[in-house]
Amino acid sequence: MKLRDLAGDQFPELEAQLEGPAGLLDISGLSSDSRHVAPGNAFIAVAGTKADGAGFIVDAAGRGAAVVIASQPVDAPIPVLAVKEPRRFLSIAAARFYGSQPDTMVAVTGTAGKTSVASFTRQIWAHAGHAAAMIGTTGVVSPTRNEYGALTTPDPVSLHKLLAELADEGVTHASMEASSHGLDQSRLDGVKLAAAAFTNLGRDHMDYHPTVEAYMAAKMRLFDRLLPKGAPAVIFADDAWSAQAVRAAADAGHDVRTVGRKGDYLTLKRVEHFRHKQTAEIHIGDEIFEVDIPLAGDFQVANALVAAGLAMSTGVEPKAAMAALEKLVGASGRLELVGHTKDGALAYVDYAHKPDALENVLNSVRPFTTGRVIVVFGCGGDRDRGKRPIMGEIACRLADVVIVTDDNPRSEEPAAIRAEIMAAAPCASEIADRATAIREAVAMLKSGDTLIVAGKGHEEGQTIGAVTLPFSDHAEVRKALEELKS
Ligand SMILES: CC(=O)N[C@H]1[C@@H](OP(=O)(O)OP(=O)(O)OC[C@H]2O[C@@H](n3ccc(=O)[nH]c3=O)[C@H](O)[C@@H]2O)O[C@H](CO)[C@@H](O)[C@@H]1O[C@H](C)C(=O)N[C@@H](C)C(=O)N[C@H](CCC(=O)O)C(=O)O
Ligand SMILES: Nc1ncnc2c1ncn2[C@@H]1O[C@H](COP(=O)(O)OP(=O)(O)OP(=O)(O)O)[C@@H](O)[C@H]1O
Ligand SMILES: N[C@H](CCC[C@H](N)C(=O)O)C(=O)O
Ligand SMILES: [Mg+2]
Repeated sequence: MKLRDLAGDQFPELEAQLEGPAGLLDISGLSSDSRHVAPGNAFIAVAGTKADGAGFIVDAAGRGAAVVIASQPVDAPIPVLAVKEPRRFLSIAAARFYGSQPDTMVAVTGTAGKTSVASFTRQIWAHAGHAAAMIGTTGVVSPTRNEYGALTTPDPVSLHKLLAELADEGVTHASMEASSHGLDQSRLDGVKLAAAAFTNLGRDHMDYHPTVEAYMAAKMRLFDRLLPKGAPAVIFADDAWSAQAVRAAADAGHDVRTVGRKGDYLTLKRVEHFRHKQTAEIHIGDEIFEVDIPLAGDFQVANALVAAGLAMSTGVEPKAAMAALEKLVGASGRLELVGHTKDGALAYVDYAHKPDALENVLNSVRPFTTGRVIVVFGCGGDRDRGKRPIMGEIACRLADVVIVTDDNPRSEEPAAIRAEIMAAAPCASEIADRATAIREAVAMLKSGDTLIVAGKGHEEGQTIGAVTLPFSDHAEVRKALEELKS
């Protein structure tokens, strides 16, 4: 594809630069990582959190890059074009290079619930007869794929390659998670959205975003910059940040549709929480639906409402959407029941790795726990340190037995991470090795107890230093339950 065609008309500052010979260059692909440049590629130099791509232009040229797109002109052995927002260029150009995406796409943002909402939306579409996919933290699911993924919102080049493949495979509907990193780094700028949603805002990623307001502003980029004007914006109405999300969506000219107890589009009138299901009375216009959502965790009602809102905003009839809610399967590792002891104590794996999520999940199981709530958790290294004591305090306040262990320590000293949690968790005991911690927790289960192993959910590895070794909370819980029986 000619560089001129790749750029399209969204970058006025490029017009004059593209009139020269550079505009006629044939581009074989795009890369923002010099280490992955192939001959004929356009290398997009972006400033990151650790490095500045502009420092790797010579490296990219050495690997055969045909042209560089950077934030300012620099001396280089190959042509350099300057754009104001190289990350945005990368996304728009990737969309044009790969050329297609599923016709109907939606994206969901929020601190918690994105994976669940994206998964539920896919399931509702599938029940309504659409070839549907989801892309998020747990990877890619489509009629023909179930692939593990690395990022919640993939980088733009992988994303658009994937979207074009899905479209080729006949996928017509796709739901995506929009992480705050992804939104801030313009990873989604090339995606054409039919609708978008907001779940809630809590503390997370304060290592990346300077303030909670900046974190919210990154999330609101979904409405301010990405969703086409007039498209449906589905907003969970019962969160402390809902009003601000509604304002942002309304200011951007969207069709605001609120869901929840305070919602207008889908109104939750009554809900009863049971251990394995949530029974909800949902009003849609004049129609009243009594729906059994077959999932543990009262927070799943909120996620189900947002997903139904997205599905209905993209053409699914209310009746079909409500029927699909009764068939939902939880996303892997989200308050997932992995097994039970012979006298009925339950063991769950959950992905709560931030304060609000931990609070929610512990509160969710309390009403149905006649014995003790036991929690095993840790915190990831190279991530928001401030959440560690907050999670320690929550665990001791809401659980009866707390075991602090390692999550993914990454480059940090594991003992130092645990110490930051322990400082606010006087009730807790500390077991560094996660498999041992799980085994000990399972061994102490008595009738009526509930165990929550939190923080790693679906993950299939544990990153210690630079090495990721195979590790699965599911497998460890299952193994420990087996050992108990033998
Ligand atoms: C902090 C963060 O978001 N980093 C992401 C970001 O990297 P970066 O731009 O900061 O990279 P950098 O290392 O500073 O380098 C700057 C540029 O120089 C380039 N470079 C670097 C070295 C070299 O030799 N040559 C070269 O060209 C890099 O490719 C990059 O383009 O852009 C990269 C490409 O898109 C991502 O792979 C990378 O994700 C890292 C691996 C990561 O861990 N990200 C996490 C924090 C993340 O994005 N999480 C969110 C939210 C999770 C959630 O709560 O759900 C997600 O969406 O997954
Ligand atoms: N609506 C919600 N409100 C509060 N907590 C929730 C909600 N939905 C899920 N959770 C909690 O958050 C955890 C992660 O859920 P989910 O994976 O759906 O969210 P996410 O936004 O995709 O998270 P991540 O940013 O880590 O990918 C769950 O295991 C549960 O503990
Ligand atoms: N997408 C989140 C996942 C965190 C999961 C937790 N297990 C950890 O490693 O901190 C992140 O990259 O911050
Ligand atoms: Mg997710």
